[in-house]
Amino acid sequence: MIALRFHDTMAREKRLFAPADPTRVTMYVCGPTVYNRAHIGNARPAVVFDVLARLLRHVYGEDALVYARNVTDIEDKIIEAARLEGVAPAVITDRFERHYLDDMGALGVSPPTIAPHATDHIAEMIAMIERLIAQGFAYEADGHVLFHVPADPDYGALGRRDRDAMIAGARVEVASYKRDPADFVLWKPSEAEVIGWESPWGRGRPGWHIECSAMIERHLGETIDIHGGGLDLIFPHHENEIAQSRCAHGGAALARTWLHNGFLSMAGGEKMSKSLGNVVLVGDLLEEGHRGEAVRFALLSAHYRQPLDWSAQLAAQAKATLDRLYRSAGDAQPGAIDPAVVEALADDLNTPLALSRLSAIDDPAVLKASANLLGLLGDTAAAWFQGAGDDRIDALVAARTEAKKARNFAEADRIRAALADEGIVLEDGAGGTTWRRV
Ligand SMILES: Nc1ncnc2c1ncn2[C@@H]1O[C@H](COP(=O)(O)OP(=O)(O)OP(=O)(O)O)[C@@H](O)[C@H]1O
Ligand SMILES: [Zn+2]
Repeated sequence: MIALRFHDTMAREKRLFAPADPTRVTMYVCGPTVYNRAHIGNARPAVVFDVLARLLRHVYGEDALVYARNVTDIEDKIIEAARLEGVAPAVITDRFERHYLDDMGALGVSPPTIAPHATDHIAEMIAMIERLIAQGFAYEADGHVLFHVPADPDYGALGRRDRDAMIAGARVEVASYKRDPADFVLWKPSEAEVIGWESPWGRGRPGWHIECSAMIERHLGETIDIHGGGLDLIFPHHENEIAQSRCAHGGAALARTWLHNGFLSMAGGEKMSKSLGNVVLVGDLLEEGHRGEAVRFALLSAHYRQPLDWSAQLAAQAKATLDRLYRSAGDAQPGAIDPAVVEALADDLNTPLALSRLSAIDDPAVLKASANLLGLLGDTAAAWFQGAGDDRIDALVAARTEAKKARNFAEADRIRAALADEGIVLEDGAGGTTWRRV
């Protein structure tokens, strides 16, 4: 069996990966909170862990991996979005989960084995909270249930921050009902007009962290092989997941390996985030005519632990490299996978090295199979060079005509320019607009 090494956030070093049961490798990645469209920063973990899932299936067998990526479909930001639109939260979460799956699908991200929804696991969360209270790790106060951080002497092992930094960093509300400022919410009351579930502590809803702990326990077990997410989740989210799960399970570790991806940033190194307002949405990129596979390639062009600056140049470079690879692969059927590509991925998922090794492969069949392992070159060369299909271009041309009618010339120009980037020129005539490839 191929030896895999991953940098474990908990151990702070690269370690040989050894799943408890190689016939059932378990991986959990914290998924989206579904109340708005995903930006390319949000896409980075989805793409990175999709490559990891492909590698694990390659090494341990197609059916050996159980990969769960949850959907957070109860959260205060969802409740607020629903209130603003005057609809039920489920209307918001259904809509944005669909968008998320479409956007990630366009980037070649395969659905995980299981996609558990928080709202389907309220009973499991309540049961876990009851256990934590019974064992003295949590307490009820003022309709809330809080995890008592000082009750867990091992709290903070993942991020190793000192207590003051954790309190400041968590921006945890210093509420009067808390016994300690670091204590965090497991359950909170819902006002009559807000969505809620009956519980031993009254009608309410769960905190974010307990969702993952309960869903992991239910679907994957007490100790899983890999837990992943973005760097920003280490604290407080993963620290809190660890504390809840470990205390509820008599000290059993939550995960054997912790993997965290670095940030995608905008020029200047600023993290792409909704709160900073510097986001580039996956859906917008696709609408502008970027190919999903090129965006995927760009996201894999840096090592997952390193920061990655997003730029138009990065996207253009990715597209140009893919053009070259598609030309080399032609319409070959996948053959054997190049061991040098596997070896690069086996070394802490070194995707930049794997991509550069793809470029060195001469045999089209080997190139195709090796690229497929990274979720690339899934199309035929003919389909790639023809574009995503005429329907899409027709739709863009129609959108431009509409924009012109509405005298939104900036939008019309933007669409024309995006098509030009793909080598498509528009001709406006008496009978409407036609397009051709140059
Ligand atoms: N700029 C980024 N680069 C890489 N990963 C990111 C970035 N922003 C968010 N993530 C990751 O995206 C995943 C989904 O997170 P979530 O839906 O909670 O988005 P978010 O953290 O609310 O986004 P934002 O930071 O824009 O508010 C998480 O694993 C998170 O770590
Ligand atoms: Zn989580």
